[in-house]
Amino acid sequence: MVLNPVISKLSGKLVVLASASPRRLEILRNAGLRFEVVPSWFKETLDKGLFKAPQEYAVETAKQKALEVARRMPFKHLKTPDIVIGADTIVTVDGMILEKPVDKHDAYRMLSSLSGKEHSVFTGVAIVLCHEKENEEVDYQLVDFYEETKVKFADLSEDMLWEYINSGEPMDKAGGYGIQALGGMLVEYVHGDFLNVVGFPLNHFCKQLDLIYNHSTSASDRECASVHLSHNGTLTTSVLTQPTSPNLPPQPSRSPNSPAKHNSSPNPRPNSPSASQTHHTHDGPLCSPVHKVSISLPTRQVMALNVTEHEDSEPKKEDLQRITGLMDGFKASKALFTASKLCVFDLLQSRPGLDASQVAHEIKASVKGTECLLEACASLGLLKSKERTSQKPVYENTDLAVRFLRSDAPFSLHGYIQHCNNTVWPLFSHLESAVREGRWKKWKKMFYRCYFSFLSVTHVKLRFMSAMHSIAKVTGKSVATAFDLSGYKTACDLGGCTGAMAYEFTKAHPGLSVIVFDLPAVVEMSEHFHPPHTDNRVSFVAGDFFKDELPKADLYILARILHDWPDEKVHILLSKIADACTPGCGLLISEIFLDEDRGGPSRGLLQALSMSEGKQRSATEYSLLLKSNGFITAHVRHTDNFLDAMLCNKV
Ligand SMILES: C[S@@+](CC[C@H](N)C(=O)[O-])C[C@H]1O[C@@H](n2cnc3c(N)ncnc32)[C@H](O)[C@@H]1O
Repeated sequence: MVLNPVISKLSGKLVVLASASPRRLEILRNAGLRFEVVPSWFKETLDKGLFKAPQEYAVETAKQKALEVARRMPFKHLKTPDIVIGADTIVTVDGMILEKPVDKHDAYRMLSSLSGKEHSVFTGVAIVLCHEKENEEVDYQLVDFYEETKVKFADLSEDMLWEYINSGEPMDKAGGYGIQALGGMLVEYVHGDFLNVVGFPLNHFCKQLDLIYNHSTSASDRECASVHLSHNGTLTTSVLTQPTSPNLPPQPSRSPNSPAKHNSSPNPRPNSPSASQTHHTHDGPLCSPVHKVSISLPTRQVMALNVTEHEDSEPKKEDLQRITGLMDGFKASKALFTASKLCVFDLLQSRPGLDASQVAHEIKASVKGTECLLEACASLGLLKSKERTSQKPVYENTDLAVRFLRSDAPFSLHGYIQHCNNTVWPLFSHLESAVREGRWKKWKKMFYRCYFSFLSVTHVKLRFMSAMHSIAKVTGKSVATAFDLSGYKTACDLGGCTGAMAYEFTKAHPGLSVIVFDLPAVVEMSEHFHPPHTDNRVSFVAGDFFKDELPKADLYILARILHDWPDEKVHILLSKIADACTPGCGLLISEIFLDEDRGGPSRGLLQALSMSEGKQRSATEYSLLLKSNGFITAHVRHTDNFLDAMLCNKV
């Protein structure tokens, strides 16, 4: 007798548990599931620093474990399983991931870090559905999810800690404790699924099986669609190959060699509440030559294909809003650029409560045009309008405008907005030609003048520097505080432009001095951006980082530099830095890191549209470039600001 009907759906199928954990085995056996145990050979060596969130690491490990078994069985066991279940449990506390302790001291370190605190237990689970085809190929579909449970430990005395460690129980358990046995005595409370802490989130697993077997897929559909309960519980379905169900819109089937399909939402945000998962058919390193693998990627932005909707069904409001937002996006940008250029936000900061004709008079523009511009800005949340009794509306800045749009705000983006208006906007009006021709050079020459020509035109140079300055001021603190840099005394910010980033570093690290190294034409203008002697720990050196000797430092900073250059140039620069470094020297890279599947973030991908020589890269791509120049990546941080950061060390 099985309580959950979905478990009985698996009877007669070859279900494999890709884990040797006796606790998982017991949980699934007790639930009435019949399965074989084939422990995975996958080595749990994924670089934790490359994941945005710890649960993504657990999910990815679970996936790799399950896929390894699913791929091995047809060869080594001469049978193809129907389902392979992989799982990985981790404990996180204070931003650290705790797995199994390697020895007693490691167990002590883990348990003392949990003492008196609440921590999270994540189990990532991957379910691989294997479909054997007539030609003996196997199609793999992957559904993954995770469960989080919060656990609070009591304050543990040294005696208690060592007594528990000496019991031997901590050694094979994530976080160094087993809640189902002696370790239960350490726990003050549990919020969430208890079995998840033991090692397997049975309830969530059954819900997933229910979705797979009861809600969306008939046997024939199963070859076309895989069902996901995204981490926030939203049901989405991704179509993989030509559907047979009348409910599914026809999709072009993809050969194993065709590119993976990305359905990007216009405003992707990893881990956003709308995030769901996507499936890819790919021939990457995970696939053996004869096996086609459909991989679901980590929690991603993906605009889910709604399989219940036909192309002629009534459009949904949110779909229309999304499309309209994209179609009108350029109008909104240009309204912002124009209001910023005409100094509307500065005017309303010093004189709030002006009506359209007063604003028009001050900015020397037409009343009609100004009225439209102010109304548009108010609709975009940049201005607030108030009805003046029986008269025309009056305007003032919203908090957003106060913080970012007035030109003298500490986090003003005015400089960057003007750069977008004067340089990026005209450039993008030639996007179609650039896409057709595969190069921007012609257009860049006309509008952008690239570095080497812009440097001779003072106002263009100042505008560019001002754009860099404004972004660096907004992002600088997040980058400067992304890592513990207390061990470094001297830094050199290569291509440090106005020094805005360098000042954030000295502010955040009292023991650090920073040399800003940039082209002579840039260094000579840097004082326009700072009052003299703002901080005597920041100094400027003029030079060319490809040709000249680099100043000595124990930390080098490359913020928004590498994306400007192709791999060959990046190698030249990195090898010059490597030569200047002594072992142990640090190198901090700050860029937008593309997601590993290159599905986002769209800021990075949209910026890539205007690149001629350079390119946007993922954290792994940067790590590989660095590694081949003798740098080992120590940490990666996604800062939630414009830029991400990576800290490497010279070996
Ligand atoms: C995209 S900006 C980044 C500025 C700054 N790192 C930041 O994050 O705000 C690129 C900077 O690299 C500088 N640069 C470009 N080529 C250079 C070279 N060969 N040597 C030194 N600096 C260079 C530019 O002058 C510019 O200041």
